[in-house]
Amino acid sequence: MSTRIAIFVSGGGSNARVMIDRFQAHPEDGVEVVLLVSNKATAGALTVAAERGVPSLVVKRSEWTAGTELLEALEAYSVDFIVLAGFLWLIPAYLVQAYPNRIVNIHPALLPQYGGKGMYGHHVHAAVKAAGETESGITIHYVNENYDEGNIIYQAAVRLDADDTPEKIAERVLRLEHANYWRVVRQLVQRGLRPQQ
Ligand SMILES: Nc1nc2c(c(=O)[nH]1)N[C@@H](CN(C=O)c1ccc(C(=O)N[C@@H](CCC(=O)O)C(=O)O)cc1)CN2
Ligand SMILES: NCC(=O)N[C@@H]1O[C@H](COP(=O)([O-])[O-])[C@@H](O)[C@H]1O
Repeated sequence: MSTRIAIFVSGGGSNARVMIDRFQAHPEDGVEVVLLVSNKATAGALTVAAERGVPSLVVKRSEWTAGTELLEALEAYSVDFIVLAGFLWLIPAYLVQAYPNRIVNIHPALLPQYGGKGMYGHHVHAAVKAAGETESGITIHYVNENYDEGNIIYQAAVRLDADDTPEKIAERVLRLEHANYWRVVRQLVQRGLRPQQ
């Protein structure tokens, strides 16, 4: 019996692609991506999902606030666990409470630094560059009601070169994301989605 996950995206969906491809090719992992949710009808991740036979749902701001349609969809697909991958809206309290310790996010920096409102995508890497950091990395964490404040599950760092641009930093960090996010999700599932430590 696989654990059924929904991936929430807003952009190109490279993390969603890696995760869908992995779990479709390895049913022994016990993880099935059953739904993709996006807040943007133009998200490239929607094409990624369609090409792989994964149903998707685009949520409008009004529905997001109300929550009824989204909760009904998650129930209709019997979603057990939610994975945020480049999703750019705040997950509201109703959803955090409906999925206690069962929503995770990947942040493209070493939290608690470079997190919070406004810290997403290029903004993160530009801030890391401006600060003259010699390393950056990824943080995978549980999701609570606030941006980037949930308990940290896993972090990995990468050394930066002094002449790295924010785009080069993004490339280095994304490579770490692709190598680790699917593996950490599998580990959480196989440990029985142990509550937050
Ligand atoms: N309740 C939670 N919701 C979300 C979390 C979280 O930890 N708790 N993580 C984010 C992902 N994220 C960083 O990892 C993040 C995404 C977006 C923002 C942000 O400032 N967004 C803008 C809106 C951007 C847009 O609509 O294009 C904003 O809120 O003004 C910060 C951090 C996902 N949700
Ligand atoms: N703060 C949230 C945030 O910045 N998330 C970042 O958005 C990108 C999505 O890429 P993808 O759509 O190719 O997976 C990833 O780098 C992810 O860490």
